[in-house]
Amino acid sequence: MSELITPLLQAEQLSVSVGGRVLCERLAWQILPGQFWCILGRNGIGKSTLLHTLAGLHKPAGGRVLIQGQDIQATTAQQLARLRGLLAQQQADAFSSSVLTAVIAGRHPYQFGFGWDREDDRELAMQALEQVKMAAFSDHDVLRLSGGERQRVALATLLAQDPLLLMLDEPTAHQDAAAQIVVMELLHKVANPLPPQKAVIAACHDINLVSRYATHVLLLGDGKSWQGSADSVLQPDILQTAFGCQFEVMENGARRLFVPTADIS
Ligand SMILES: Nc1ncnc2c1ncn2[C@@H]1O[C@H](COP(=O)(O)OP(=O)(O)OP(=O)(O)O)[C@@H](O)[C@H]1O
Repeated sequence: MSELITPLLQAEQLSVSVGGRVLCERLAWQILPGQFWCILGRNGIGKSTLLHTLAGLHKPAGGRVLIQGQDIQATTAQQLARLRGLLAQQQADAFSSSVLTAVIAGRHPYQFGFGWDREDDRELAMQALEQVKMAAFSDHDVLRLSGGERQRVALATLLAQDPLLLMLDEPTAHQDAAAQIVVMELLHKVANPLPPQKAVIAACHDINLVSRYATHVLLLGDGKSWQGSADSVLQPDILQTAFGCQFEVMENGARRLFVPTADIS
């Protein structure tokens, strides 16, 4: 008999609205360990707001979000910080600090007493910086980083936080072509069904990166959504309905490339 796997995250009849506008209605969705989900959809369709709702930072208009079977609204902040972490679209630094200090901040759910960081927190932070290829910047000031560098440092902070579920809002947005691959390969590797059984949800815009690295896709459209394996959702007719533009699909070995051709909105 196969073992029943507890979803890391479940949306039950989830409705999301902001500023009086309904963005998503009665969404039923679950994320299992090992899955790498990408959320796709037009600008303003509600990807970020949905992500914030799933992270427990925006109250649902209806339904609920369960994290490891428990209502996210009833989960303590410290429990939540160990279960899920969110990489926001932009980083705002009010103060000067070193890159390493910024990454060590990710270890806060594991720090007690006065919260002084331990040697192993520093080691984990350095490993995280190595994973995002920012180790050489460890003693730089965060205020002097480029947008892409700062975003990769924020990703390292999320890795140092070490949650079971990593949630990311446009993780490749500020990255050059090589760094996009670094980020997506890293996320693909993190989403592993083997212990500690992590999963990843990322709001994205680049359909070709999603096609290459995501295991699953949630595509948001107007009053409608599609979800399933990346291959099943990334179909030209579905993409055309969701984005309002035509797509040409080019086959390159096992890989499919989606080229937007004509706006039909
Ligand atoms: N605080 C707010 N008050 C009112 N409306 C908001 C607020 N935040 C977002 N919105 C609106 O909600 C809608 C969804 O925004 P959201 O940022 O979730 O979209 P998105 O799909 O992530 O967009 P993008 O791809 O451009 O990042 C947009 O129309 C936006 O203007």
